[in-house]
Amino acid sequence: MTTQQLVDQIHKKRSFLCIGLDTDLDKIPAHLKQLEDPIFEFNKAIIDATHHLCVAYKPNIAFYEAYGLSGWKSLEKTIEYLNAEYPEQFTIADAKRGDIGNTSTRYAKAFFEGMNFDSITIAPYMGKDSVEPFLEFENKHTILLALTSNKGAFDFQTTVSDGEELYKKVIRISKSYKNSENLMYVVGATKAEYLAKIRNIIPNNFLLVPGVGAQGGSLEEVCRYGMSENVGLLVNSSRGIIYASDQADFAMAAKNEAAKLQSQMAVLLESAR
Ligand SMILES: O=C(O)c1cc(=O)[nH]c(=O)n1[C@@H]1O[C@H](COP(=O)(O)O)[C@@H](O)[C@H]1O
Repeated sequence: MTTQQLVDQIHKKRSFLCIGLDTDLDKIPAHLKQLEDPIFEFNKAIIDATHHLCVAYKPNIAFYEAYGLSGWKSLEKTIEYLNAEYPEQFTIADAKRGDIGNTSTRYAKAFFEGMNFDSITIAPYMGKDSVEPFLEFENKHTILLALTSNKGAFDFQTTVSDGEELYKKVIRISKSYKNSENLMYVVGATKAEYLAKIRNIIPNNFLLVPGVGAQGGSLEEVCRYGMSENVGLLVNSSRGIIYASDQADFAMAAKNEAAKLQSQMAVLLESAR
């Protein structure tokens, strides 16, 4: 998917919501567990109930890897279902990969070609040659961890060397990578006050912003400091939406939570015009 197609979807749906599919067998309704593939059935029900309210889905790969081969199969079925039924959705493999060049190439093939995801999250720590293999793929997006939502973000990402905080250095230097127009960045909603500084370095790149809902980040603050001319934001909520209920009404409850965020987003988009 091109960035412009994503922007068009945001305006059409008046939403920049990304729903995180962090699907945990211990948290899904009991009645689904009798089915052959409970994880896929849960995801399918959530997607069918919420697709009109969001522009992106982000399966977190850890939740699938945790179940071995059957988890990978559930992931494959989920991405195939999204691509077949809702091809307008931007899909994010939240895999947080990155390795020496030839290994990164294999990761890129696995997620961009094998599973046909639109994007993948990548840790920047191993540098240019670990990121560039992902950037080679046309109309695929590499989402680099810049300033994450967790407490540990302060261990390294905000430390200063040569007068510059590390997360700023990651963003600034990554702009010089080959095909850097395919870069997006992760900035946690819990660090919204940093967004203005980040927008000084990258006025237009899309930001994936997790941390509203269960982690307590503020949607209003994210928009105040982070919204760009082309919106430039994908705000993710996982647990706050998909586990709104653990009963038979789980999909309806997820829809209601997604609808609350979408209606706030519609107002914020309108006031940004
Ligand atoms: O890359 C991510 O998506 C990510 C980066 C980050 O800084 N913080 C963060 O929470 N995430 C992911 O975003 C999701 C947040 O989930 P909830 O806290 O349940 O909304 C999880 O899948 C996290 O792994």
